[in-house]
Amino acid sequence: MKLAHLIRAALGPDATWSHLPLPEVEVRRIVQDTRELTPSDPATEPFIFVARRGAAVDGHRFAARAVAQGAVAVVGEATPEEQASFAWRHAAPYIQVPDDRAALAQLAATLYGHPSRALFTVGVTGTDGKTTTATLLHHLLQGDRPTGLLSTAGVRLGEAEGGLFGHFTTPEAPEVQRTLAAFVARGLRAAVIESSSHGFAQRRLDAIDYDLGILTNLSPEHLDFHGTFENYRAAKAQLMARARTSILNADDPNYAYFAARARRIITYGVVRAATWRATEVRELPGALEWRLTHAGRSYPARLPMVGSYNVYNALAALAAACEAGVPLAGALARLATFPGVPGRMQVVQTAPFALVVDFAHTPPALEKALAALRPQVRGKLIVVVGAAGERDPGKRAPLGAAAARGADLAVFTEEDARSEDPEAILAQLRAGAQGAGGRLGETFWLEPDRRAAIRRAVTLAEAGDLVLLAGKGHERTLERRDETLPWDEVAEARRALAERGLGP
Ligand SMILES: CC(=O)N[C@H]1[C@@H](OP(=O)(O)OP(=O)(O)OC[C@H]2O[C@@H](n3ccc(=O)[nH]c3=O)[C@H](O)[C@@H]2O)O[C@H](CO)[C@@H](O)[C@@H]1O[C@H](C)C(=O)N[C@@H](C)C(=O)N[C@H](CCC(=O)O)C(=O)O
Ligand SMILES: Nc1ncnc2c1ncn2[C@@H]1O[C@H](COP(=O)(O)OP(=O)(O)OP(=O)(O)O)[C@@H](O)[C@H]1O
Repeated sequence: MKLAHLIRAALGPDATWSHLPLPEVEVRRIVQDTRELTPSDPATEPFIFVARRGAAVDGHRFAARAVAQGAVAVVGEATPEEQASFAWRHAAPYIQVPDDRAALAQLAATLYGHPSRALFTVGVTGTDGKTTTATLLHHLLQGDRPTGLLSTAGVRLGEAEGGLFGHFTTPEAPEVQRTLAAFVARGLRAAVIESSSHGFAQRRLDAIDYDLGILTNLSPEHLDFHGTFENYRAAKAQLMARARTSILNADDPNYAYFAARARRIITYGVVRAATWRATEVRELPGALEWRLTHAGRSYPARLPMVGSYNVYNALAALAAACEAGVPLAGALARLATFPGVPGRMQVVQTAPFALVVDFAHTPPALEKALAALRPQVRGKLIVVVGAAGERDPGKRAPLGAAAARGADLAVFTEEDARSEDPEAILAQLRAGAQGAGGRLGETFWLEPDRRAAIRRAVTLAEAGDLVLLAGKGHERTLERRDETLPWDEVAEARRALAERGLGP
């Protein structure tokens, strides 16, 4: 799209630009991070650089580099006085906007032709269960029409794998829009987008036209970023305000808040009356079964997953699939063939002791994961868990407490400490565990090296025990202060098992 046309169509009269005329050039890309530029960019992909004022740094610091690498225009909030100090101001036009994040999303959506409008688009938000619900829904829709998935556990283009966006749930707007455009280009007809509270608060999800919005549940999380629970809840409620129909968990304590903001409501639940309701839930080895009540009729339902909370995820996915036009009988049949979510309750070994990899990294999720596994354990339940650096320090002690309460033995370890001191994070986990009755050296241990922690847990395990490796799930890197290691939790588990002479 031509630069002048893109700027006018995306930013409208709110944007003003410097004295330089806009060059007659075809824009191919919107960039907000110079770290993604490669030397070949200027030749192949003329781009707009959006210089965002972030929490850590002002993106204008990188504008000169962007211009040197071929940015055909720079967009940002700088005033004309500030612009006068830009050394590169004669090399590229500067477009001033009132909100850099809003501009970023609008430019990306316009450049890629508003792909969400061409897709049946479903957003999934909530504290826990987003990835599971989104992946379940993708599986149900995919049985009916080719469907894309954008989730923490990866992108899927129909049945094909489309890679991971690092540790992000919702990447920045250009990546979101580019992914949706790839769905359209590939002939997909629906999109399931895991939509995080950061994504809403930082406007990464602006310019997405949601047909349906699903809320899984809500408990305090990411308060370091949002400041208060109210802000966190309000960020998620943007989905309800925007989606044509909202699919809400009637059993969630915050149901009324979200219902008040929704445009049209469909409910699901187990305890309270709901449009999609599960009763007679039975937890079997490796599966859940229940009676589904919907529109005055009752149906048997089966999901090959453990953890009774997954009934909620399945109800939300069923409700959304049927709202999208999938016949209920077909959706129920498909539910029974769900292959699972990578790194979510993934069973690596069953005997002589079991080993499971799961992504649970919040206190409620860890509590529920341990409670879900407990009925399957004849001996001891052993957990390996850590807490990330630069994220949510308030959840560390509760995580330690949840491990001490829910498991018999715990090994606390690193989990992406980033710039923080791993020992200091371990001290917070330890304090939480001790507060919940845990005893250092008897019921829990501190092992800063994750690989060693996994080995220790595997060494502790005896026949009939179950080892849960929590927190890393599907992730492919382990972030330390000075290095980012490639990581594969399942492979690490297999290696530790092999050292004990177990496994294939
Ligand atoms: C709090 C948060 O989400 N921060 C994200 C945000 O940071 P920021 O706005 O403060 O930006 P900044 O780092 O100050 O940089 C300012 C600008 O300069 C640019 N820059 C910066 C350095 C450089 O060399 N060149 C450059 O161009 C940046 O791209 C940015 O445009 O924009 C950055 C650039 O895209 C992100 O890397 C950063 O993600 C942080 C590191 C992050 O990990 N966020 C996580 C917590 C997150 O978003 N998580 C949610 C929820 C996950 C869940 O559901 O649990 C998610 O959706 O993934
Ligand atoms: N409905 C639910 N209620 C409570 N806990 C859940 C629910 N669904 C999943 N969990 C737990 O939370 C963990 C994470 O699940 P999932 O990845 O689906 O959530 P998420 O919201 O996508 O998390 P994230 O955004 O951090 O990826 C699971 O491994 C499980 O232990």
